[in-house]
Amino acid sequence: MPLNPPRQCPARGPLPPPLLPLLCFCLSLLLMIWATVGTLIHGNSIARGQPQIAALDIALLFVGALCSVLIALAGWVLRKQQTETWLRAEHEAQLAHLAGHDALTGLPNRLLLRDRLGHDISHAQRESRQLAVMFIDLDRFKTINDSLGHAVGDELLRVAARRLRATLRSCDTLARIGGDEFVVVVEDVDGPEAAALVTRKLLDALLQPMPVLGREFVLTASIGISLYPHDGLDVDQLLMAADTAMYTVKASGRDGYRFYEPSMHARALTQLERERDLRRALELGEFELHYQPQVDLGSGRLSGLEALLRWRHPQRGLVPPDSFIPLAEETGLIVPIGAWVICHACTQLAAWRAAGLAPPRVAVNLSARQFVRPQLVSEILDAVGRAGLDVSMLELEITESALMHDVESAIRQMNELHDAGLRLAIDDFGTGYSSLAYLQRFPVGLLKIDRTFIADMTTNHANAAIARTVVQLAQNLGLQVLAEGVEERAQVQMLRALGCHFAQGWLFARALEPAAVEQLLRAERSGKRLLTPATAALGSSAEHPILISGLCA
Ligand SMILES: Nc1nc2c(ncn2[C@@H]2O[C@H](COP(=O)(O)O[C@H]3[C@@H](O)[C@H](n4cnc5c(=O)[nH]c(N)nc54)O[C@@H]3COP(=O)(O)O)[C@@H](O)[C@H]2O)c(=O)[nH]1
Repeated sequence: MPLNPPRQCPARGPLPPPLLPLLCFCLSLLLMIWATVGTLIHGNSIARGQPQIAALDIALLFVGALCSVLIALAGWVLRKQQTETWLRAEHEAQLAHLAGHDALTGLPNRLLLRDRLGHDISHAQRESRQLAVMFIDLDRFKTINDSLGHAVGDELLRVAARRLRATLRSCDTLARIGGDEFVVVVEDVDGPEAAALVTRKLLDALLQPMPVLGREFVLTASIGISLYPHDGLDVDQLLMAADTAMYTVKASGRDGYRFYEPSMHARALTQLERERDLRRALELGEFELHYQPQVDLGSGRLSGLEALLRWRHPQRGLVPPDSFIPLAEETGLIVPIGAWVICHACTQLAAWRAAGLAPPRVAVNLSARQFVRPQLVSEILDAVGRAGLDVSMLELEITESALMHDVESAIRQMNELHDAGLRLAIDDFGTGYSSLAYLQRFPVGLLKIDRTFIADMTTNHANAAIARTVVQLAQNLGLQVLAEGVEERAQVQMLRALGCHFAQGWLFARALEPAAVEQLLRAERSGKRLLTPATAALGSSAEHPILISGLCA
């Protein structure tokens, strides 16, 4: 089936057969034959001594030859004109096609979609029928495009377009209206059930593995659906309703579909406002970094600091990252925000050193979208260089799930970072289903056991077993291991018995403001061992670290 089946007969056809020029050619041929025959007759007339007839023959011969040349010339001119007219029409048709179609996939573009949807609405109105508009956004396509390059991204879009097109009837419209955004218009649907059925087929079509340039991909998508006349009466209303519904699917975890509901509109507006707020926060410098201490379980000394982002909102106060990082990821703002985090952590480290303190290594979290950028290594080296630091002062935490998205590319990127001298840690280890074979190939120095396994490890045998296995695994692979979310002394004792190297958690300290870290560093310098009360408020520096001896003997 063609990718974009025409809904009407094509306006142009092949170059018409050259009937008139052919006629001219035949005529001139006949005249030539006549002239040749005339030459023979002329020869005979002279031979028979009939000079008058011979003069007439010569005149006729001359007229015949002249006519044949003129007619052949006319035929040639006619054909030339015909070809030029045809080429012009062909060129105009091509331009008209280009204006209404997407060059990459050959599908109708936004312009043609609007035109067709307008016609479909008029038709549905006349026939008192319903129609469905589906707004499709491929999930995490930008990550694939950024990490694997545009050639892979383009080919993947072409394959996805073919898959979607093959799922639809020829009278349905499939348009590509943006990078990874497609719109489907299904005429004459009987209601939501029928629209849902088509949508599920579209999602299934994308789920089948797609071989692209030597790799295999499985795509998921977020699809919003609006119905005529229920959700809108014109092109704009229907497209906006489907877009809003799609946005809701994205916000609630992607990979699925939703029908438009009027309440979504208000939510979408709120979301837009939050996005604007987030952009403004970056411009106005409303972000700050707090630092959570990491403790060496052997010596009880401070071994590292994890930089954790906070948003000091003018109205909402201190906003924790869980309430804005997902939006930052979705909108791509995580890239400039993440770059700010790296620069700011470096500047802070340099400031502590300039104050005569000896800060330990600082770990920063990298989002999946930051991690796949080819410029990452040079940007980090720039930031470290500008702050006059040694690159080994920085550790990068990457979640296990971000690494598993495309393992081979992840290994390449990790090798580059590692070769540049950066230490790498796998965050939330145990939640991302890494294969052990891969783990061996990751040039990481540290595994961070996810806090869900630590939370009840003293009472839950399964979680205790997981923690024990991860510690042993790390030891066998020559890696260091850190337990996240340590809140109880009993956990510390158990972790130390297992041989876990480091721990981090509210038992020791919450994420501290830089001033509180400074105090901590001064205390460290005097050789004290540190734990803090578990009651400190988020980011509060009001409660200072206190010293508890005996736990980390
Ligand atoms: N891409 C980036 N992600 C970031 C950045 N800064 C933070 N984050 C991620 O946001 C998530 C939530 O972080 P936060 O609210 O700061 O929570 C951290 C700790 O406060 C919390 N924690 C630490 N100890 C305990 C504990 O004992 N109990 C408990 N319930 N929570 C505890 O864990 C979070 C740190 O987790 P992790 O990063 O996995 O080590 C979080 O996913 C951050 O990664 C950023 O700059 N960029």
